[in-house]
Amino acid sequence: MHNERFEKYYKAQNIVRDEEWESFMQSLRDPLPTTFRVAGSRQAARLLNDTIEDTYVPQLADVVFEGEAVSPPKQIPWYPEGLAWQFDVSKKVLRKSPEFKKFHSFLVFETEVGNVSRQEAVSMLPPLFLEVEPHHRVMDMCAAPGSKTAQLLEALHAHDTATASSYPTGLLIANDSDHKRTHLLIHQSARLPSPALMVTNHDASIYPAIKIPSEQVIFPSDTKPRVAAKKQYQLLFDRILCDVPCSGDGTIRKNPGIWKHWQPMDGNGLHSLQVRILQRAMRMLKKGGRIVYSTCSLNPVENEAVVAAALRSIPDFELLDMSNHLSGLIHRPGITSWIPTVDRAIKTDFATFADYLQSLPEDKRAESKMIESHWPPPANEVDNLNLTRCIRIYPHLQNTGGFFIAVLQKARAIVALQTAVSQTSQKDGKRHAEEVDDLDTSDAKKAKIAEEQHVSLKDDIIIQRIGIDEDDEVDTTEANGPISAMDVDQKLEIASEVSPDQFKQQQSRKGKGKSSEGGTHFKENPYTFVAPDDPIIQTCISKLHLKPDFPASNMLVRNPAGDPVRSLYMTNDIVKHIVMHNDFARMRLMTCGTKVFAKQEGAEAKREGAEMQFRVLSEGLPVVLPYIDPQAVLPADVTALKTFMQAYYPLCSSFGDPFRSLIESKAPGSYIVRFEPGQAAGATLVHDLVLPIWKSTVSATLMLDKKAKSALSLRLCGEDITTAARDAAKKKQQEQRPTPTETSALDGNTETEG
Ligand SMILES: C[S@@+](CC[C@H](N)C(=O)[O-])C[C@H]1O[C@@H](n2cnc3c(N)ncnc32)[C@H](O)[C@@H]1O
Repeated sequence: MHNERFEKYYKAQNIVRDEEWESFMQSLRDPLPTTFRVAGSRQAARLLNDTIEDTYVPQLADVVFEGEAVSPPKQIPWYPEGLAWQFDVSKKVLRKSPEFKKFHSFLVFETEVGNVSRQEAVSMLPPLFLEVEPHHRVMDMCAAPGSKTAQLLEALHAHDTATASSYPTGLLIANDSDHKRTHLLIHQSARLPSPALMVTNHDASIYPAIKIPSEQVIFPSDTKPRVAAKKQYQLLFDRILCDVPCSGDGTIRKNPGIWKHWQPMDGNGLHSLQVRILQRAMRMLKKGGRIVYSTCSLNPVENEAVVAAALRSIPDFELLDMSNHLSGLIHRPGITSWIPTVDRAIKTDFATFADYLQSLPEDKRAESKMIESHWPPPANEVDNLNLTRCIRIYPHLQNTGGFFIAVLQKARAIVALQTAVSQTSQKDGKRHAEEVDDLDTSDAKKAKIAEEQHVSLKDDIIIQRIGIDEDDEVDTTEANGPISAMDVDQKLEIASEVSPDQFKQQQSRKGKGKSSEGGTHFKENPYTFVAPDDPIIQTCISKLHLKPDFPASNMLVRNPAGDPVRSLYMTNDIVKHIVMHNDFARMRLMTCGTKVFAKQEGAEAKREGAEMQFRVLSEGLPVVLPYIDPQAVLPADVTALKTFMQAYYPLCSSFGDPFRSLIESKAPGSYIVRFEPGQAAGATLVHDLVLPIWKSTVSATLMLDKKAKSALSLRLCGEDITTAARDAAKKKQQEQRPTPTETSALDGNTETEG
């Protein structure tokens, strides 16, 4: 764990004080403690966190292993509500100490089902600095594998309850340029199903502008038509995370291979892409919006140099001082001077880019891979940039990885409200969201705006009045080709509701395999919104007892024909509007919304003459639950839950009354059961649990996958009582039992018995 160039380079950058150097270097060689975060919506997360605090931590408090006391998990001091934990025990302890072994298997199962996220402590920071609220439009530019995306989704879903999801008016677009990694992203975010999520696959530095004509933007009268036409339909974001690709030397404790291969030119090489990604984010941000730029690199060329270059190139942004944002977080300020190396041998002799160029023969200057922004800005600009407001995290400060965060805010515009505009918007009788972008609003007003925004979207049009500077840069990164200026009536026409048939036509036109950027063919299925009066939707509504406010027009399917043949996805209004008004292949949309219903495929469903039936998926249930008539939810107790877990298909007659009579009285189909808190032999349920079941003629089954059942069993009973666990134990026993040949060999009898 030594690398001379690493030490020479970082000593030259003065990233830590001389007296801290040794402890900084030593901490880089120490293994990283295990850290995890209790994930999921706030209420559910708090309940699971209580189990850790009240059950596991006391059990782990006095563990002595091979004569030495082992410390129990501790809460990470700066993480809100104590939902993040750290523990420092060897693999041997985890395997051999019965108490830690049990805790470990609890963590493994809860991680599998998405209630726990094994995440480096510092990687949990950027979303906390972004402060996402449920009405925000959020973009995660480099999102895979998605640990921060999950945190952003949780923030959008801050109003979820333990059993039911909220229906946020906001949006999260999670993007990654690596097609394979977007699948990791989809898998990870499926753990918190959200109608507000979209996953895209683009190079973030050229992320296309997204059209959203359902939101008519009204500009001040003196805005140039060219500017208004371009800005008219572009979706702008309230919050953007740029967790950019980086050299990653802050993760050296977790990835000791970095010691061998580290070299500073990696950082130099990434700098330009990092600047371009940040600049693209700045152009997609609303006024008053916020960007978090982060890396897990210690290198100023990937950090302060990138922030400085971006701030110098685009006006109206400033770094926010967030140094006191998280109490308990120890960090150091950003640095204002550094000296890039111009070669692998750490040649840091050039104080400025000009000095460096001078040193090169004239015919070599144009070929230089070094650029001006690798160097610090000129002294007269440094103070204005406030680079010391950046946040540096070093491993020796709180036993973490190394990390860098900068929080940028776009200035708010002073908006002169146009009387004419307000009169028009009052006259037309619709409710309009006001100044969503630009006005500094109180929390109460923000909540009202969010509510109104929701209502307005339902009305299918929002009017925003935004202040725009004449010389505001025009975003020419169009997703769908240039938009020409048109009069308000035309715009309103575009914005108005498209009929279900038109949807289908539009979508199938879009679906006809256009080639996507970079020449690669984008092969995803098209997205088709199903008409709310489609017989399948109507059957779901009646059979699943959905209430009249169920957003039936927000259901989409993904197959070339656009028919509800297998799965139905639900989106919120803004996702629907984006899908409707953008070419999904050009937008490289990998997925959106959340799967809520699936066609029942069992043998019974295939019987001739059987009616087509859809069931609520367990992952979609929290989203659908608020729309299910409470009268249709079957009540049950913990004993019934245990019966469901102990067999795959328990007979209806194996349940105790009153659940037995209730379930026996039901026709085959999909039902939702609410298990009330309570106790039964060895099992304690501390809060309501709502789960989907499928009732067949004589049996009923819990529609949860094996791992989710096991995790639930561990939470409920402290042990895995599921059929899958019993089967696995039996199989293990059989594998351990000597085969007849082995028995014979052990007996000293080499002949196999006939
Ligand atoms: C540091 S990782 C992101 C980690 C992620 N935010 C998380 O918390 O799980 C950087 C990601 O950027 C992606 N990436 C690299 N170049 C990119 C580009 N030009 N545009 C978008 N994503 C890019 C990589 O595929 C990688 O997944």
